[in-house]
Amino acid sequence: MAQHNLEQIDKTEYPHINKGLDGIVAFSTTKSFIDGKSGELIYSGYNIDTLAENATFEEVCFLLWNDRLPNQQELENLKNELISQRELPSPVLEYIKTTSKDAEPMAVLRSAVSMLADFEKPDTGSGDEESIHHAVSITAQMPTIIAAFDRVRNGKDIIAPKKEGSTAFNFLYMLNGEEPGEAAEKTMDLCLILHAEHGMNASTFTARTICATESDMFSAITGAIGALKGPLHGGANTAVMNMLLNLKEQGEKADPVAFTKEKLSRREKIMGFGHRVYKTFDPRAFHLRKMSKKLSEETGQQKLYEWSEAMVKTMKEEKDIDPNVDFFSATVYYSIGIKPDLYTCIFAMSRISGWSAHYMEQAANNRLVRPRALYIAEKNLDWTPVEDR
Ligand SMILES: CC(=O)SCCNC(=O)CCNC(=O)[C@H](O)C(C)(C)COP(=O)(O)OP(=O)(O)OC[C@H]1O[C@@H](n2cnc3c(N)ncnc32)[C@H](O)[C@@H]1OP(=O)(O)O
Ligand SMILES: O=C([O-])CC(=O)C(=O)O
Repeated sequence: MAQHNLEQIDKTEYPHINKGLDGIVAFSTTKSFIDGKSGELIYSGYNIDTLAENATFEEVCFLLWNDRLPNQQELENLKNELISQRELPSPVLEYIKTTSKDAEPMAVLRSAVSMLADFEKPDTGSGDEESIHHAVSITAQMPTIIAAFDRVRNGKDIIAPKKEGSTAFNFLYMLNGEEPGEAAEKTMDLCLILHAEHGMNASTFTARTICATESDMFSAITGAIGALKGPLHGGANTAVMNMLLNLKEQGEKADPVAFTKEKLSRREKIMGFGHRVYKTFDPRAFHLRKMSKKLSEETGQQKLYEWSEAMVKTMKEEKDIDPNVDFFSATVYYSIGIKPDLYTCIFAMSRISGWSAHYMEQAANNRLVRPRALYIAEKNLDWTPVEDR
């Protein structure tokens, strides 16, 4: 068996070995800063708490794409541009209508975003005018894809996007077929703000790596969606909700503390906890926790919130591990009636802003991303003819 334990390799001979690139800096960025010890998150100069309190998702998009806040006119222009790009090309709609109703929503989103490239002039990774146009159009079209697929798989008619309203408002309208109230729109908008950007996470790294080969933005975003889908990254929010719903099925017998301890004793991971960079409470989780508490009270789902808190306490006591962004977002989405397997799509619908911002930043200051792998097998073996093996 080959030796895969990189921790035991002689560091004097290979000084840069680091499994999972932990702590390695490969890019510089103006998009976000994370202090994993104190739990601080900044998007292009603004603390996440300031943005959560004051911004809209559209302002955050402008901020990430331009490294400054928009003035009134610029914000209106961006909102109008997003509204005007919401419709999907008819072959993409056709694909959504005809694909398997059992497909994973993230897989459909990934394929549909990839298809969008066929109807656009290719950008070349040079970060030109075409790139910002693509950033806007993909941001505008992702909510339409997600809502359309959810309606189709439930046997409902697709609702065309509105020619007004925010991204959050229009998404909930297309999903449910009725205009959301102010509170639901605000909740969705805040979730979009909180998920927009997070440094060199696995999906953004994927997007930058694809950009660095001078490939186009659609390829980079398609790859990023694939990376986000996994349960160790954005897919954790769906896994969290499934875990809480499993507990709910146990009725009176449900015991979140025993459940957590049992999983830990089997050395299994608890989804929605732990982070490569944060070694404390994820600052986004504070906002989501507050929303989760309020919404679960309003919707009579207090048990889900109480179980979540019991798990947070148990994880802290047993492992000293805190919740990440995916933990409380699950109950927030559940409380506003969204199906668990759409949660990661909503994450993507927000993170497109950060992915595209990083794409343009990489394109403007590019170098091919090409790390090394340590070869740990034998060399120059003698050839054995096939009949002798
Ligand atoms: C938006 C996002 O992507 S946020 C992250 C979403 N992902 C999840 O919630 C999935 C659950 N969490 C995890 O798997 C991890 O914490 C990750 C992938 C997020 C970070 O992983 P890494 O930085 O590689 O940490 P790693 O997996 O090595 O964990 C370090 C130690 O903490 C433990 N640990 C980390 N997270 C968890 C968890 N959620 N549950 C139980 N134990 C955990 C590991 O078992 C390991 O313990 P050990 O040293 O005794 O073996
Ligand atoms: O930064 C990470 O590794 C994961 C994360 O929290 C995110 O992408 O929002």
